Amino acid sequence: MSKIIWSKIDEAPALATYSLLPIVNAFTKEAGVEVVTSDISLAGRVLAAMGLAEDELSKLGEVVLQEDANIIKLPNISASVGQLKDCIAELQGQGYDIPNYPENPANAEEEAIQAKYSVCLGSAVNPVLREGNSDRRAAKAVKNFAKNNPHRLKPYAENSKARVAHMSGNGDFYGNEKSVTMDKAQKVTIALNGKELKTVDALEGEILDGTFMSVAALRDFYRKTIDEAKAEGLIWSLHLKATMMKISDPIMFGHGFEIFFEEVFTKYADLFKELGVNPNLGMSDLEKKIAGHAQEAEIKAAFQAVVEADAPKIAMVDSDKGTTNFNASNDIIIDASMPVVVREGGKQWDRNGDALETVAVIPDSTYGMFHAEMVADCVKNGQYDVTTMGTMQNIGLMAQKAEEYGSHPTTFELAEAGKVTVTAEDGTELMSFDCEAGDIWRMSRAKDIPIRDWVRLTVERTRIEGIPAVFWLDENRAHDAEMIKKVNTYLKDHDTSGLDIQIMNVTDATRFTNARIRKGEDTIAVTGNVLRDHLTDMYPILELGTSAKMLSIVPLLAGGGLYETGAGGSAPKHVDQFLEEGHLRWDSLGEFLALAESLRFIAQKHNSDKLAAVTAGLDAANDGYLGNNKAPSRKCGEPDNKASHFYVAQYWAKALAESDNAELAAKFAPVAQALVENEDKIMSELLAAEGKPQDIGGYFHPDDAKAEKAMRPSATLNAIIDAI
Ligand SMILES: NC(=O)C1=CN([C@@H]2O[C@H](COP(=O)(O)OP(=O)(O)OC[C@H]3O[C@@H](n4cnc5c(N)ncnc54)[C@H](OP(=O)(O)O)[C@@H]3O)[C@@H](O)[C@H]2O)C=CC1
Ligand SMILES: O=C(O)CCC(=O)C(=O)O
Ligand SMILES: [Mg+2]
Repeated sequence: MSKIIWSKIDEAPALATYSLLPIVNAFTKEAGVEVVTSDISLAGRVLAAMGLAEDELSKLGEVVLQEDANIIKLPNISASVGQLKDCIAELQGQGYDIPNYPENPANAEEEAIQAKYSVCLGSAVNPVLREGNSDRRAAKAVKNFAKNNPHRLKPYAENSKARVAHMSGNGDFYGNEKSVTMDKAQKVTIALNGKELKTVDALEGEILDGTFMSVAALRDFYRKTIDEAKAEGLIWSLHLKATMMKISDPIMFGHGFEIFFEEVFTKYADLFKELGVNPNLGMSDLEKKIAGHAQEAEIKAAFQAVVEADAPKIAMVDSDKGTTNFNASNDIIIDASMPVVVREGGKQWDRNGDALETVAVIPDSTYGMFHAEMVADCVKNGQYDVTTMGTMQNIGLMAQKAEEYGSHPTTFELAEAGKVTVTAEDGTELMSFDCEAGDIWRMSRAKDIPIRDWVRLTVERTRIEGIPAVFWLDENRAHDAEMIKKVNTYLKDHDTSGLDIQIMNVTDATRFTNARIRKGEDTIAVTGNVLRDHLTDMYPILELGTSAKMLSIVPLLAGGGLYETGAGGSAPKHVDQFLEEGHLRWDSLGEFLALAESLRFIAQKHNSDKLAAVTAGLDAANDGYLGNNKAPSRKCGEPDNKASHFYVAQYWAKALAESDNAELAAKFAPVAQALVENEDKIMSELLAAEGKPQDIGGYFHPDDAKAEKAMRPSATLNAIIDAI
């Protein structure tokens, strides 16, 4: 039996799994493939951190280094402190004897507890599993479906004032960056004023970048954008990635929050200190800290006064619930939020739920430049046309914690002013930086083997697709200048004859890609890790309506495969709706597509005709699913996620019944017949389960039996599937 590991995760895709996995296993076992789960949910990781469950994530971290790894990774929660605390409380309520999360540890014991829990915070899963580079694109059938069934993109107003504000390159990560390529493997020490901050083992050929965000420059930039937004009547919105950049970006968020409400933070500085207010955790945490205090009402009124008088309007992350852009750092996720700005005609929502033109504030110009050009392009040329637009495919450098996304252990909020040095063991000073107290200094790393593989994958994909590929590299950025040297060297290892492979800076690459997209032409964007993340939500959200419909393949360096289900997240809103009314609007298309790729990989590796036939059957089912538009409806009382799984099962069985493989045809003919004949009965059983609240025994840690019951309400369907 070959094995596919299917990650057990959180929220909507986890609920969908209860219905989908029994179907998947029933079909794949016929071709010798068993699909097993591995629990990397937030609750699972919390219990593992406290020694109450197996550490499945670490085990998977070993599996991805093996040649036969085959993992389907669904999106999981990248937890904020608030989500972590809620999860802990739920587990305690279920009887697990685990301690509270000590936010401000008061002694060594609490510090140890905090350290144990901290491995569950932020983006803790993806960096462990991503031992390969990223190949994200829309399957042709999915792209064509979107063109024929366009979602709505809002037009831009004439003379729209929407724009992106980023720092000018002075004082930000872009402007301060220095970069070296290691000529030999050796230890490298980062020190502040001669005191060691961290020592790491650098590899030969590895690119090391040092840089910092000047906090004085950042605060000035925030002040300037706030004034400008007010003067121009634009809504002020902040876009960062505090989940993934879990050390630097919450701090940058905190400065934004403090500057926006500068008078309030100044006036109550002493009290906030006493109460342990941490601006990096946002308004939701501040409200908890002041709750019950004698000055609570007065402080709330002071915040309100700023909103009503001196400040521009603030973007809301959820205007229905009244949560602003400052609610919690993890609520603002740039890869998800900027596509919404572009999609909505350059607008964000204010507290009344009105969409208004925004100045999207993205401090660091490294990535701000991409978003600035996206918005400027739409302001100049108008909204995209979903029915005709071309596609962006991405080849992203990601393996071995490449670049900024692996920089957490080497990011520091400097405790004092002075010189940060990066010195090799042989005594060579590689880089040095003059910084102020509070500046955010970081070192990022990109190892040589992943870079070679990224270039290889680019050539392979460009050859297959026959479309231009552009490396998004900026010779004026220190890191990219080192990278360009490597790319030019490693391209020579391949036959690139007849291929159109170019190198362009971020602004030019965005213009080039977008001009082609507007003409209906396709382009491969070859980017580093952060642009990978931003581009693979931006373009799919415009092209397909959601990035969850993308193929997201990670060919692992060791030879195995990791199939991520889209770039979308875990859709918490969908769970709320399911709990209230039994209707799950999550679309599992990403899972269907990932499964097909995962099966194809095994079929090719083991030369299995039978599995190839099962895979071809799933391809046909996926086409049928798209062609007949069986995606879940958003509304209760209409077919939802469960019904969509039923249709995929029916189409899959029908395809296998007609397969050239006689064994499969014989096995699945009666299944197909039963699924067709009982369609009305099954649909009515599924719909009868909607319209009522569901009890699944927990949000973060549901009761498997209850959740399975809620997600498999059709006795007729279950009997057919379970009998296969
Ligand atoms: N790879 C990973 O593991 C990732 C994890 N995350 C995590 O996910 C959580 C939620 O993030 P959030 O930013 O809200 O993003 P989500 O992608 O979960 O949701 C954004 C919206 O996109 C739509 N959507 C996304 N996926 C689907 C789907 N399969 N079917 C139908 N609609 C879909 C939904 O729109 P509508 O509500 O209109 O139906 C949804 O509300 C966070 O904890 C975040 O850290 C985020 C990104 C990636
Ligand atoms: O790991 C995370 O927190 C998010 C990952 C993500 O956004 C992506 O890979 O597109
Ligand atoms: Mg993303």
